[in-house]
Amino acid sequence: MVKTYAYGFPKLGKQREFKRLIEGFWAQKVTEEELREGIKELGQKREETYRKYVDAFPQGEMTLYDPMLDTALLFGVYKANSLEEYFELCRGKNALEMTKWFNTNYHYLVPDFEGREPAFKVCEPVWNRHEGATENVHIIAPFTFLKLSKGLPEGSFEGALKELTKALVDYVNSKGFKSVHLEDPALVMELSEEEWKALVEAYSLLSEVKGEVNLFTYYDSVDRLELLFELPVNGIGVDLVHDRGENLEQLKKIDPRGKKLFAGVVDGRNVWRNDLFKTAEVLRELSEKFDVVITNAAPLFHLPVSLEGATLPKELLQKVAFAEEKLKEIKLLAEILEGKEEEAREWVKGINNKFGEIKAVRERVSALKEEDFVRKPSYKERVKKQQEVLNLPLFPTTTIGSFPQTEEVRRVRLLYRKGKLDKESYETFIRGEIAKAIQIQEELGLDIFVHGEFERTDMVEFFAEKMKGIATTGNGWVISYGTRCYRPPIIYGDVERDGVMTVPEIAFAQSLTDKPVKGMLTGPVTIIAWSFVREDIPISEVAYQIALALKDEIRDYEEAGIKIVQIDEPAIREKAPIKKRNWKEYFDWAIKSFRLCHSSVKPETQIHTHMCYSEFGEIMEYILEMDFDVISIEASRSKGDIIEAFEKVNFDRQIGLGVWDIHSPYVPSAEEMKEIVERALRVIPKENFWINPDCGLKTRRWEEVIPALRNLVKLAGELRKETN
Ligand code: MET
Ligand SMILES: [Zn+2]
Repeated sequence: MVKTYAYGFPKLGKQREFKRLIEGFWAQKVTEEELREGIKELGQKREETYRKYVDAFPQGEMTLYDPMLDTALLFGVYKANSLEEYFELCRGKNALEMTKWFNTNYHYLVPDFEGREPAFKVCEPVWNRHEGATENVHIIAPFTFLKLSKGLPEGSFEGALKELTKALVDYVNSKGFKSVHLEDPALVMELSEEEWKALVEAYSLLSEVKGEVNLFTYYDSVDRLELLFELPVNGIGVDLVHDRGENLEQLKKIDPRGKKLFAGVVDGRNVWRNDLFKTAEVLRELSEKFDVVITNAAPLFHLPVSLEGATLPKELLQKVAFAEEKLKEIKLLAEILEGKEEEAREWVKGINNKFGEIKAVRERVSALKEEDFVRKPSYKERVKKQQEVLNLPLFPTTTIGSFPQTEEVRRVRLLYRKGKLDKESYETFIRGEIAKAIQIQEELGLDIFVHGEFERTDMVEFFAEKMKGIATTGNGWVISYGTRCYRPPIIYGDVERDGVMTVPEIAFAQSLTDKPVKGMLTGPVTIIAWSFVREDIPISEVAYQIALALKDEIRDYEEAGIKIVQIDEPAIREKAPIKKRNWKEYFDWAIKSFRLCHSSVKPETQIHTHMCYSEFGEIMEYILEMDFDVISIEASRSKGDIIEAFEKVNFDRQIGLGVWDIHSPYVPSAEEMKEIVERALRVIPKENFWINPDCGLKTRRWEEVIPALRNLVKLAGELRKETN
């Protein structure tokens, strides 16, 4: 009988209980006892869900914030003597840095060794996620833990890996765990010979573990899969969905050496139902050689908890599966292999329906020619025309788009969305907010205005609601970090505008001022990165469809007299494949989709883009090809590096390097902002330099925004004087 296994089920809870408990504790509305009790219950509910569908699953997966932090605490990299101290590390003044977890939209806390020689010591953490666990105990594997940490002294990786593996072995043996579930997704990265060698050497120590060890990889293929089968472990988990066929190819040649193969065949990252009978074929073939356990490919926490209560059209409901339904698919696969096909046949009945097809959109994309992706005239020529129209001073000042989403804004928007406020009153309210924002910008003396994005809940969901072919889920919440949730929309069909999306608000804002107001759009790559995307057509086509919808919107902006358009692409780096050898293919469509948005604008229309939350140094060459006129970029973390990167590529466009880190309530002085500018001006000519915050201001309060922007405008004034 084929065995089944699953891991990474969302910790959030159907009613977002996780969020309520933790945030309640922060607000001192939930006591520590209630928190511990509540989390325990939530953990039990998860286990019950697993048990309904699969034979086995990890224990001790539950965290109060992030598993990387839990691992760091377990091995003594940090100390927390109370839950307050634990959460200090997550969100306090000296919190760990947060960064994207591989190419997903989940952010983890980055352990930092700060250049110190690491020493690991098993600690009894204040939050012990392994309490009561005995089997398949969930731990982030040493290789992934160290690979994703920072600040290890040069040359110490190999030693640290051995030390940490030793500590792990001691821990597992001292607790007497029957088996452990080691998560090692970093093994799918492009690793050097030395790294593979270090891995094999360090993990040879796993032979001392008394219980069973299973090692899980996911998100891509493992380049040297055969090496994993030589390790002293009992089972290897591989991703057979996101591996471009590379894992499967290797498995054909690999000697199983008595190991179990955890075959990840049910997608943990996307919502589409599994083509069960096709998958069963693959499993059958693998079973001839391997002792196969059916499992998910990638942890399931990238998906909403369950379809129960989802408000989706029924044709779409027939095609999708959220986390709980993915568990069911694992079970159905096992049934097929045992000859029980009935329920599985029912399950896949609708998966290929053509819901959402719009022929005209398909034709429009297939008619695209190379020149449709090229803007004319060249930057050099058009910049002159733009300057004639805009007549901007040196160091133009602007903001990134959103202004504070106050309690009131959120309350009124919610009333409207729940149908408790009529459209007209809602629109009047939004206009009122826009008018206030324009007034404030006027008083501050900024050069380029924004309307404030008060009508937008989320920069992707807002557009999803305005486009045909994209569904929003109502309650399909997914954690993006800590307790922060978002609802990824589902791109299921051909995408087209359903009338204008943003023009009325922008045009209204423009009608109130003589200063240019920026049209504000979310770019195709970001819409794709933060949604679940259809897989029945190439992703490049999906991107071009979205680009064409945005292109139509930009044409309407121009007709409404808007002179500057900003197309935000904050997710462009995160969406890049884990392996660099796959970058070219990705950036090809990513860049072309951006260019398609703006290729037919008038020369005098100035195109901006905005990016944030990533390391841009290594993608600088690609960024340049997007052919924008101005880029604003968040760089609070690595100002130095990014400036160097600009120098290397000979950056000839205008740039606004964020001078205010908007992730903190701290209001920087003009002098502090100036430091950043001065460093940057050594590399970027002053004619090309804009002054702006790091990112949008929606999470800030007006009490911080007004003084900070006043300082920002003051700084621009001083810089102008100095250059005169
Ligand atoms: C994550 S990037 C955000 C850009 C958006 N225009 C804003 O200002 O909020
Ligand atoms: Zn941003």
